[in-house]
Amino acid sequence: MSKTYTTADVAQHKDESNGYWLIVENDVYDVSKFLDDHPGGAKILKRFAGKNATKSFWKYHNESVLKKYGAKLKIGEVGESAKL
Ligand code: HEM
Repeated sequence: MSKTYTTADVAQHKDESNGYWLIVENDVYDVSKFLDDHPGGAKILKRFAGKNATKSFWKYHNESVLKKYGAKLKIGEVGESAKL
């Protein structure tokens, strides 16, 4: 079942100890285990961890990326509008 998080919850996940989460549209993704598999590199995911990465995400990817990886990485949704 999908969980609801606040942007403040997401903001706490931006390092090794808490894991790396980010927001795309209204969904929350845990990319901790995806860092080394990301074709764009781990560094850029870490930079966006804890934040709303929607704008940058659409700059470099299209819907097919979410279709392929989304279900595997998605952990929930943001309950309020994401404005980080
Ligand atoms: C859920 C999060 C993400 C997933 C599942 C993901 C997945 C992918 C995949 C599959 C590619 C390969 C290209 C493609 O198939 O279109 C890619 C490339 C790339 N990603 Fe991500 N990505 C994510 C988040 C981000 C974020 C937040 C950024 C920040 C700007 C980013 C930056 C890039 C860049 C720059 C490339 C291009 C690499 C190149 O062409 O050399 N990605 N990503």
